[in-house]
Amino acid sequence: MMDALPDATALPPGHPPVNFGRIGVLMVNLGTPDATDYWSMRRYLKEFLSDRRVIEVPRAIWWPLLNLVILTTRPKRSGHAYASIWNKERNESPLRTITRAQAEKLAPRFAGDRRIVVDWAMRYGTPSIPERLEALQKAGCERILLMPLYPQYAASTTATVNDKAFDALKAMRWQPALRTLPPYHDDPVYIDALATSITQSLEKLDFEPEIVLASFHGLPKEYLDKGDPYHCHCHKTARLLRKRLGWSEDRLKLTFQSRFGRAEWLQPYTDETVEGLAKSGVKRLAVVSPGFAADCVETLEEIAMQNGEIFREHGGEHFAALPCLNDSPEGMALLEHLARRELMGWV
Ligand SMILES: C=CC1=C(C)c2cc3[nH]c(cc4nc(cc5[nH]c(cc1n2)c(C)c5CCC(=O)O)C(CCC(=O)O)=C4C)c(C)c3C=C
Ligand SMILES: [Fe+2]
Ligand SMILES: [Fe+2]
Repeated sequence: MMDALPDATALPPGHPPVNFGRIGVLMVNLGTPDATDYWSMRRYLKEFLSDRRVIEVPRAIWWPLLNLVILTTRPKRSGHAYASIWNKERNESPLRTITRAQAEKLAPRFAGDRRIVVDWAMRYGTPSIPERLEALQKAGCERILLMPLYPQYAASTTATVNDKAFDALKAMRWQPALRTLPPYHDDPVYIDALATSITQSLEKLDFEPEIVLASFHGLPKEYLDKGDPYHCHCHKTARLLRKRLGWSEDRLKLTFQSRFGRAEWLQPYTDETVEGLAKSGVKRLAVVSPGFAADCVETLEEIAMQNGEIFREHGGEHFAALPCLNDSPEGMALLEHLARRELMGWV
């Protein structure tokens, strides 16, 4: 299924042969386990948490901690979280389903240019970046646009996708040319897409939230101190979004979710904010996740389920997790815009 790339160079009968190199567009998201059982989860988490771009703790300390402690307990806990949101029909995680759908919907937007082949991969798990780069090359792609689907740059996300791709190229005698998509946290098309999506989602609710949280994935605070721009990118996105929606800082609050381990992460924390708001008498709350190109365990389980529960437990009444851009018309228009912009000069 994954191996067969569409033959973009197939010409109508009778058409003279055309000799042109193809151009691959490879969309990449974070990754996902193949199943929710202990060993599948362990394999996925081991690959993820062994990445030095993700965990910067010295190996001598991290290695025993990961192998003796984290990988004995975390697979079971995370497996439960994934099981609660699993796409049973396709037997895969929602992130994989949505990423595939995004690629399938992006391809026809380039149908006018027979050179372009759209594909997708995951940084951790399958389909892997080296596998899809090789498939694109075999399909005749001499140029490849790599699209890490992270609006805000972090070394733990954007850079590790790029590293993985360049590592794969290192082993090739005849490399394709590679371009990478830069962060798009302040792109007006992205901000517009978010604003439209949020407005439409709020219209569908049967309540009007007093406050909307813009919850971004967290990062150890130390990474900010070392110079990672992620924190600034999140703040800029939130500021532009407020401006576009005409909302105040009190109406759209920025928070960071998905803490891992005991060290300090970027603040304010989403779960503590949700609890605090409920305790202070807020009854209607919505959460949007602008940093996620697709819904995943972090939005569907951690936000929609866990944080919804926290809110209600502490006195809140109405809670909604708004969908990510996913393969919505605005989401797809954004992906097309980003790809076209980066392909300039190649097409
Ligand atoms: C432990 C360190 C982690 C860092 C640093 C980190 C950064 C980071 N992650 C995302 C986006 C996603 N993370 C997802 C899942 C996930 N993240 C971590 C840990 C770190 N992330 C773990 C252990 C997991 C697995 C789930 C769990 O056990 O809690 C996902 C969802 C994947 C899915 O299949 O649904 C996304 C997306 C960003 C953007 C980021 C840095 C900014
Ligand atoms: Fe993460
Ligand atoms: Fe999480």
